[in-house]
Amino acid sequence: MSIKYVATAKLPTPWGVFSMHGFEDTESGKEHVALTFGELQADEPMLGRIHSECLTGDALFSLRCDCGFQLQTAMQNIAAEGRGFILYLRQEGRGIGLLNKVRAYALQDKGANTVEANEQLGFPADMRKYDMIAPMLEKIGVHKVRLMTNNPRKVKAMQQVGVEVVERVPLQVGKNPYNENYLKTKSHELGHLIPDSYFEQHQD
Ligand SMILES: Nc1nc2c(ncn2[C@@H]2O[C@H](COP(=O)(O)OP(=O)(O)OP(=O)(O)O)[C@@H](O)[C@H]2O)c(=O)[nH]1
Ligand SMILES: [Zn+2]
Repeated sequence: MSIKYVATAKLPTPWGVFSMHGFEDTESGKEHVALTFGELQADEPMLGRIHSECLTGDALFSLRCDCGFQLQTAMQNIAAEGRGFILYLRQEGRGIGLLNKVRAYALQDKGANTVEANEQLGFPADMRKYDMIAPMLEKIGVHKVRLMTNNPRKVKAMQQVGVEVVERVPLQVGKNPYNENYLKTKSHELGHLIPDSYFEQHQD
């Protein structure tokens, strides 16, 4: 893994002006970005999110998942706190890529759940890697993290690459009739920490 920092530019958003830092993985050619907001402190835990690319949810308003809602809420929370970061990692479809995710969605349209669909295509349920995180956080000056996620495996993966996660901040947003079964599968089969009571709550 070799991560090269490329450039930094402003990213104005509805919630405030973030800075966008571009990185290249020179081995895979993947292009990742880090967003930062406010003055980051290396010796204090920073509120942040490690977000895996989801073109359908993040950009195309898909209700099949919760990704877009989580991204928006994370950016709002960071702006409200006055500082924080997002690493936007280009590992679409839990690492299988966009077109394989479309294939997996086609299988889900026929009744498979999100794990079964990956397996029917010959992939593990989750192929993501997190070793680009440490050099990206080093560059933006983050050493301790309060991580917005429901995924305990993500917390463990971060610790394995040497990043200190001092707190997991739940990020339960975006439930709707199209993603309820998907969220239940994540909770029951992928270990996401989404309590059953969340599925009984009314969502605005
Ligand atoms: N293969 C596959 N990938 C999916 C599917 N739905 C969403 N994704 C991808 O899953 C990734 C998001 O992972 P999640 O497991 O939802 O969430 P997480 O990021 O691990 O955990 P949180 O931090 O709690 O959101 C993105 O890369 C999406 O493109 C699906 O049905 N099949
Ligand atoms: Zn998604």
